[in-house]
Amino acid sequence: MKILQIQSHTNSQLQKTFQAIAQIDIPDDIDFICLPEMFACPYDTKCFPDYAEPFEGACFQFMQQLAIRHHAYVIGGSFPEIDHGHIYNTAPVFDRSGRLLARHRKMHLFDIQVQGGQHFKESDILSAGDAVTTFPTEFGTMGICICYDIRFPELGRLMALHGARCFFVPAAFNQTTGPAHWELTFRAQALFNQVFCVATAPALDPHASYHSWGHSLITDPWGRVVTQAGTDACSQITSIDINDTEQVRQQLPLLKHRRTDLYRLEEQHEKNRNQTM
Ligand SMILES: O=C(O)CCC(=O)C(=O)O
Repeated sequence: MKILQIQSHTNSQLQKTFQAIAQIDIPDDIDFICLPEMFACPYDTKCFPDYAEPFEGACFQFMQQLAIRHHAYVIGGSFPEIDHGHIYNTAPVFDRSGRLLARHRKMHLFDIQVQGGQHFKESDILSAGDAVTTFPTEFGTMGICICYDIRFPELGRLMALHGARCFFVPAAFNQTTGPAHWELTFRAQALFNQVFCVATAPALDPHASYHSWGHSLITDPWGRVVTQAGTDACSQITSIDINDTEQVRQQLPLLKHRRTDLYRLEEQHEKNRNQTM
């Protein structure tokens, strides 16, 4: 399974961001094209209302065309989605024919205040999604969540229990939390759930108000880093063998060894699950 991660810059003009991505030379045999969190909107709460668009707006259409043109799955690329007056941080997933497979709305809003470091309050502007998202592909079931969502072990475990073999995560850690937690968090989720994690981030723009950590990476079911970028704009291609998931699970059956007679993870409602659109 061949994955292309696009660690792009966000231009203040939507069309310029689209053009820069469209100019990337994408080989014919790519299976998944992954874009960063808020890939076409500066990561700044003040910008979210200005860039917000209905679900099937310009960002949706751009990603759908990318899927059709390259005959590849496209993992959004989140954008500010407006729906009934609420703004969500939303990522769509398309199959190789451009059909919508899933829509994930970020469930955990990023409200943090690190002393001497990063401050951010998404909840000033954004509403939270309420569903765990998995989707079917020819390589098996996959999961998707957005950035801060990956910090919650319960969500990772739920995606794994719903059959996900790989977690795709458009993300944008920063210069405070990135060096401390980026690699650790994705290695931990991969290790505990015995899955691949594919995290795709925006490139660092020193002139932006939010300084992305970049470092788009892939971790494997053994908890290793398979590939990791720096902070500059780049596109990174990685081949993984998705069957490693089962290999590792057979040798070290962590999911089977859970003591569900003693403890259990409960999902509140069936409706809180985006399995496929
Ligand atoms: O969890 C982090 O450190 C960064 C989270 C973030 O930037 C986000 O959720 O957008």
